Amino acid sequence: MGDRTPPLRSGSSKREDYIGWNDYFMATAFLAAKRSKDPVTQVGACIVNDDKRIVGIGYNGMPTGCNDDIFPWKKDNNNILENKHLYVCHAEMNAILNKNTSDVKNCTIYVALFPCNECAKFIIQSGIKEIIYMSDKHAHKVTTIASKKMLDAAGVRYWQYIPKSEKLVIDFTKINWNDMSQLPTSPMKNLELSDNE
Ligand SMILES: O=c1ccn([C@H]2C[C@H](O)[C@@H](COP(=O)(O)O)O2)c(=O)[nH]1
Ligand SMILES: [Zn+2]
Repeated sequence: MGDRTPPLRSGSSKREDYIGWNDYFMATAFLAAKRSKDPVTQVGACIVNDDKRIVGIGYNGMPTGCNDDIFPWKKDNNNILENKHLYVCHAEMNAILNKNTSDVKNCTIYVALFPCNECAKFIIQSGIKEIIYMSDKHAHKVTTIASKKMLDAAGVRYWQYIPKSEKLVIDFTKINWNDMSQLPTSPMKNLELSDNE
């Protein structure tokens, strides 16, 4: 009997083009990256547990109390102390420190960029067991080679995420569209509330 039950899909009017979990969590990491003040590289990270719950989000930025209008964002200043790399907290580290659970053991971290060696140490020590990354553009650098060496030794899995489509657009006006016509129901003037209102 049970085998003959038609699949729910045939009778339901469920949306079919919703995003999958991997797109959802990777997009969350990319959205977090948009908070970064780094003018060159914006990185976001999103930590997810076995129940598909987000338990930590982070992006690269200056440490708390270190004014990001004063601390340097340059990377090629002759004065080493005036380069960002000495100061910036990496996205992965921030995501781990921002966790909203007691620990992130056995979790998966979604990251825009393959984690550097310093982040690999944080990932390993925090008990994260899987890394899903988008870009490995620094694969040739010693920081990435060292990172992979440690992750391999510690048994942390990592794999590159290839999204089905290159872009995922967020349109704030869509909530005002009619289901049928897909046209805006009201002019933009209704949406002119500013962020701090
Ligand atoms: O694992 C990583 C590696 C780097 N970041 C951050 C740190 C910096 O803000 C930028 C890298 O700057 P470049 O100008 O590309 O050298 O990315 C990170 O968050 N996580
Ligand atoms: Zn790092």
